[in-house]
Amino acid sequence: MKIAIAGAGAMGSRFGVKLQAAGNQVTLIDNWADHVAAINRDGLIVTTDDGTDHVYPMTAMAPQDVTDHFDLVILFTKAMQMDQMLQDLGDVLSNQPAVLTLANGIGNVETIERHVPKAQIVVGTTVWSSGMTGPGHIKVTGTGSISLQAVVPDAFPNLPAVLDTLNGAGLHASEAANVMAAIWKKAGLNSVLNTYCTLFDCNIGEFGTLPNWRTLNDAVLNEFQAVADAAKIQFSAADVTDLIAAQFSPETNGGHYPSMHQDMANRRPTEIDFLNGYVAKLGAQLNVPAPTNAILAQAIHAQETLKGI
Ligand SMILES: NC(=O)C1=CN([C@@H]2O[C@H](COP(=O)(O)OP(=O)(O)OC[C@H]3O[C@@H](n4cnc5c(N)ncnc54)[C@H](OP(=O)(O)O)[C@@H]3O)[C@@H](O)[C@H]2O)C=CC1
Ligand SMILES: CC(C)(CO)C(=O)C(=O)O
Repeated sequence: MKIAIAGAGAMGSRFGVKLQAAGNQVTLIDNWADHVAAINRDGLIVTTDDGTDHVYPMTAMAPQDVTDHFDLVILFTKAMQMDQMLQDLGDVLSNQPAVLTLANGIGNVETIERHVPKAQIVVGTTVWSSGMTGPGHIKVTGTGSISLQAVVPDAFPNLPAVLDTLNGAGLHASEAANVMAAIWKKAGLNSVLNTYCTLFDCNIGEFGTLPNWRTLNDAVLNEFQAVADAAKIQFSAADVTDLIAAQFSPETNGGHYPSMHQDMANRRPTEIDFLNGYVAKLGAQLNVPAPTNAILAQAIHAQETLKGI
């Protein structure tokens, strides 16, 4: 398949390498000029769990330089960069490619729908992980999986081909029964792990060693449950808690510093308003108080302010 990865940061680069290694024609698209230049000059450098560096020759471009068309565009920007990336892609979207996003946060479908007909959109979630260590260089740990669904399943006959392509690259993808439930499940996980690991400056394994991690977890997820119930979105705080506990081991994501922690360390805006902040806001609209999520969103914004972000 001919694939563009639009937003080739930590995750886009990890996915790009795996998809290219499986025989797909992959173009990495990113606005970070130093990153694009480093990849084209030196290849993409991937440091694996054992500390070994692997170099992958890849093609990278700024969005405005792309003239090609693709079968599949994978959007892997941060939630708040997605609208700009879709504008920048312009003509790249004109041949009606499938557009897939696995970005974290609630509300991404609404953003994509402003630029792409619903019938072309596939959304989902992933617990694969990755981190940027510098331009053209990522560090990857553990393994992961993907859960996805077409926004209008009847209008998107190519889902099996997309799943085959992802699975051919070893990305462990499966179709979600209810993608909104999958997005809320992942947002619940991120609103616990990403937010607390950022505030406590720890990785996921370290969070899991805290004697009170369940208390901290439940304070966030019980509010998610109440807001989801009021919004008629399928959600199980118990299932999300199980998924969170499954991330603690080194084989999954124990050694990983969540993407929000990476953003804070790199002095870049976080996705907090698409996670705890989104649920606090929706709760306020629905008259379902979510004070823990509201204060956690405030705490992350306070940390951003102190860091000059
Ligand atoms: N990292 C992870 O482990 C996981 C991330 N996700 C989600 O995937 C999506 C993409 O995340 P992720 O790959 O982590 O995002 P990154 O922050 O690594 O990359 C996103 C974009 O940020 C810019 N950028 C990143 N680092 C720098 C830097 N140091 N200097 C300048 N620009 C930089 C680049 O674009 P530009 O220059 O245009 O700003 C890049 O395309 C998010 O929604 C995230 O929550 C989901 C699962 C795991
Ligand atoms: C890998 C994982 C699941 C950790 O919370 C993630 O989504 C992130 O880092 O943003």
